[in-house]
Amino acid sequence: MPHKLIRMQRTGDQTPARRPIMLAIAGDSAAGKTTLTKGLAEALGSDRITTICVDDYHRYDREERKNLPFTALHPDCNYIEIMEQHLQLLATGQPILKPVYDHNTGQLTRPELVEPREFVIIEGLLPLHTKLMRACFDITVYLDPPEEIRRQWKIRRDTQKRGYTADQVLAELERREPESEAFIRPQRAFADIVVRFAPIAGRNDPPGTPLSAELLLRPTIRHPDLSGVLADSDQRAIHLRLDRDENGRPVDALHIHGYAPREESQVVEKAIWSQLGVNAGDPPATLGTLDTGERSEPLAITQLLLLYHLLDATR
Ligand SMILES: Nc1ncnc2c1ncn2[C@@H]1O[C@H](COP(=O)(O)OP(=O)(O)OP(=O)(O)O)[C@@H](O)[C@H]1O
Ligand SMILES: O=C(CO)[C@H](O)[C@H](O)COP(=O)(O)O
Repeated sequence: MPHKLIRMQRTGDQTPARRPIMLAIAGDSAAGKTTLTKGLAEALGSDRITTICVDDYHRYDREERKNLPFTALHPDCNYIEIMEQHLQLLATGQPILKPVYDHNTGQLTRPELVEPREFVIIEGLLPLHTKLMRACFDITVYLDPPEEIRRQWKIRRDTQKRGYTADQVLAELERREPESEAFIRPQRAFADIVVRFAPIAGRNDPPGTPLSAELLLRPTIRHPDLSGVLADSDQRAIHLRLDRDENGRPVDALHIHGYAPREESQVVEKAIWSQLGVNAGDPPATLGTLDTGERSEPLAITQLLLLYHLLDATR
């Protein structure tokens, strides 16, 4: 039962170094994992946080993958056992020699030494794939945008930054679909928080309205008491609703509205930031930043809630 062993090791006295707080951010390609991670890393500062993208554990480079009967989403296309070993080492405060995959060239390059800092974020396609991996995390997140939105994000990102044509991206998405269903989406069930950036159904907001966010706050971890924040806001920016999870169980769903006036969302951001007790003043301006240069208040509020969890886990 290796997953039990890692739990024992993390809670026992033998842990050689102070263990970091481990956050997993899982989801399909272009689901927004890097975007979410970047804001957290900037808010905490590079001296406090280590971030790793598990695309680095691809077993084959881009050229080799062209001739394989499976895609980068398949566990057989990734060094899953090495990922498990490395997660255990990081979770117990030890350094790793991490492989490196270069998205610019599609090649595997020289490995790099990574030391876990106070917080470690592991983001990627399969960080919650096995029981042993899941046992390494304090907080687990799954990004679950509607497929149509993820498709738009992937086409834009892969054509602008990874050298693909739109037709190549569409063909690859189709090829990946069965593996997405088999290996990526099942991880949703293991997340403490499921995040969905999407327009609010039935509202017909004008084009350009920032996406809203819905966060399922599962009772698998202790969530912040938002009663003060909710009471202070007039509920246009944010509200909590009792919903049903995929297994039919009741679950809290936090709705963060992209259509709310920016000033109202920022009242909520300030209230959550002041609850964190890290710093006087305003929340870091980098929260909510998209790579298009636009700002998303629902993204900023989501990042603040994850910051709450990271800091709370240290207490
Ligand atoms: N919350 C959001 N609101 C609007 N656009 C977003 C959001 N999150 C991500 N995007 C857009 O989607 C694109 C893909 O996001 P990102 O690179 O963060 O995905 P990813 O999950 O890290 O992808 P991959 O696993 O393929 O590296 C980005 O170019 C970004 O502009
Ligand atoms: O799903 C992905 C996660 O980023 C990538 O497509 C995968 O990592 C392979 O990279 P590339 O498409 O650059 O060859």
